[in-house]
Amino acid sequence: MQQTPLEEDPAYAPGSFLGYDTFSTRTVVEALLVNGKPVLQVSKGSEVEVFLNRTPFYAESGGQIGDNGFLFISQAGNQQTVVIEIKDIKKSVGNIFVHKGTIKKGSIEVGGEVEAAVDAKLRQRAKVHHTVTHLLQVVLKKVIGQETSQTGSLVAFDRLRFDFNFHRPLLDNELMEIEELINSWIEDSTLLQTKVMPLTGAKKAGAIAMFGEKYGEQVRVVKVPSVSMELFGGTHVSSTSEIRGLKIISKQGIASGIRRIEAIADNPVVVGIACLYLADRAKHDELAAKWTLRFASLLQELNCQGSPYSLTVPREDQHEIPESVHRSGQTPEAERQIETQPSNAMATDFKSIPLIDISPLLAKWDDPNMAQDQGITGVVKQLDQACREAGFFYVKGHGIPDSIIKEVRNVARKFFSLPYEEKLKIKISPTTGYRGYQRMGENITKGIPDMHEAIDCYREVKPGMYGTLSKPLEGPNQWPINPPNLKQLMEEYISLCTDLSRKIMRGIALALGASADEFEGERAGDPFWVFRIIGYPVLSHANGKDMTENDIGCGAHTDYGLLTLVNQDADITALEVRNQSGEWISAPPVPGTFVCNIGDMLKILTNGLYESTFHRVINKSPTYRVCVAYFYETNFDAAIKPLDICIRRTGGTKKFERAVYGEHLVSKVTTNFVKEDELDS
Ligand SMILES: N=C(N)NCCCC[C@H](N)C(=O)O
Ligand SMILES: O=C(O)CCC(=O)C(=O)O
Ligand SMILES: [Fe+2]
Repeated sequence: MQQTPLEEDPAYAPGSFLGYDTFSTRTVVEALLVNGKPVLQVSKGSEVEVFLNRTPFYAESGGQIGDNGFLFISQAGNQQTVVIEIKDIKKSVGNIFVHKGTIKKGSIEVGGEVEAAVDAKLRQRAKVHHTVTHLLQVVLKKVIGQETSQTGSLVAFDRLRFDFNFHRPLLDNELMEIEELINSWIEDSTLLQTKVMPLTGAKKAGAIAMFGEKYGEQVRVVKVPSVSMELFGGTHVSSTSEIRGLKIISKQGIASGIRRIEAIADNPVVVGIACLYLADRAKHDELAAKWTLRFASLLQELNCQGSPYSLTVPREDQHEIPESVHRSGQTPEAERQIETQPSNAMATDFKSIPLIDISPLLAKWDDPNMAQDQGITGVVKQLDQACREAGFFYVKGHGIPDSIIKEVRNVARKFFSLPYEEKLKIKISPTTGYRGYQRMGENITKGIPDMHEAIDCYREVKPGMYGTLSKPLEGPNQWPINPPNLKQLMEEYISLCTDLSRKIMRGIALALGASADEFEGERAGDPFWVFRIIGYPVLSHANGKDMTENDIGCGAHTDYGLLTLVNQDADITALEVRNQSGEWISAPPVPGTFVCNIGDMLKILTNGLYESTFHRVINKSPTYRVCVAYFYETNFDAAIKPLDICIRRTGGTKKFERAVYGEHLVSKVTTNFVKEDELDS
């Protein structure tokens, strides 16, 4: 086994570092220094060193730069009355974290409570560069020989530096091989396994101490399965896909026998250059195609983000708190606001959507001892992580035959290709219980017409079934006569989806720490469902450049119920999911999978532990796209409120008021369409 440096884990240093799982926290100012002298209060304009009783900030160590971020105090309405910009975190004597910053607004005092919030975007880049230094250590040994090893490193937001001993400069083909190997691991989206273990155990397993620092009793080790058995500490990405790509930007000798390389990761522009370079020098066509494709998808990513990717940290004069700074511990007033308007505060800045093989769950979904089953526990862990971090995941091993999934899309495509008059025979309206065909632009999201056509279906609602509440949705589904097998196929498909969703929800119940049937009975024992067959036209602005809001297939929205199963067209990337810093992350089709996402009811039930993530659809491809979305919901008349177990898991405070699912659905459905008179024109 190869040996790798083991860094000290700040989680076990005094000063309570919370930053592995938490990016923001309320905390208390324990001491303040100005020009090295203790003071009780500091106001606007001063440079200050702040000591806190606990902190989410990572302090410079093991070569990784300290976090940037803010300390602040908010008032009602989320107005900041005090803002301190933190640019440097050091560890002082006794491992105490010193937060160095400038007071941009207001004043702070010793004993006062502040919110400490890390700039998650910058932390992400540091994390990525940190993981890359460890991958470099492994790769260098592979490419130039076991005798080389790391002599130092610097992990910054914009780049990394890696020093190692070797007797001669690296050759071009060696540099390329290094980039090739690391970029391939990134492509593989390998999940890193993090484990806390005793220092002695870690050393036995092959980790060695390096930077001459002291270690706690317990250390945190990370392993990249199948890539290496390396063990390492510090903050790291959870999947190699977060690195997105690597480009070495310089090499030099810095002392006799010591060489240095510098590299950049996680920046689409730089990664694009790396891909072109690799494609150009690829040994065979297949490899060249792989890197060319990767380059194409990066270009697409840059186009849709619309924001220039900056390599620099925030400007000197910037003192607004950027969106990428986490602010979880809101004032009670701000918290109340979250209840009324959907928050977009995802737990993380995920860069890709995890894929989960749920076959172990399906094999034993009603086994009374399922919670103890190893296979199921593995799935449940992945579900929990995916729901907390992204609110989106792919499932494979779901048991629905691929032939049915494909046929459903083919039949949908056939329907949309019929003449407009034919489709209008099952026209949607308030008098059809909002069931049936809607033309392009008839569905609206946040006031803007969506560029899709669709057939909407709902579980049957008999007259008076839920009193006046369900009245707007009463009526039979409107199935087209053409294609003739559509109705039967879709009804069969809906029943498979209902069955599958119920089983996934049992896994999610376990993930929450509840019993597997938490979502049965009054909550979702008699689940309502919504079903949409959707078609997205080809954009008029085919170059995707002069896009207007009229080119959005479906505007940013959250789904309404518990769990959505999306069966999307092959080969077209159009669905995008919004992460915590507001970036749109593509959810490309993965053959044989469903894309699953969390709806508003599950967000309420979990007290926000799982987010109903915003997503949108933009079909920039030159072909018509179909999508068949199945929505698994609670009972129609279920009153939904946060589960006690979830309130405990989210800090003890209830964040959402009770909501009745049927009311939520009806309020959405009745406002989702352009008005009747505009419609007929
Ligand atoms: N049943 C569900 N989730 N349908 C999703 C439709 C999303 C768009 C809709 N106009 C909206 O604004 O919600
Ligand atoms: O077309 C897609 O991929 C997703 C559609 C969607 O989000 C919805 O209908 O709620
Ligand atoms: Fe959706």
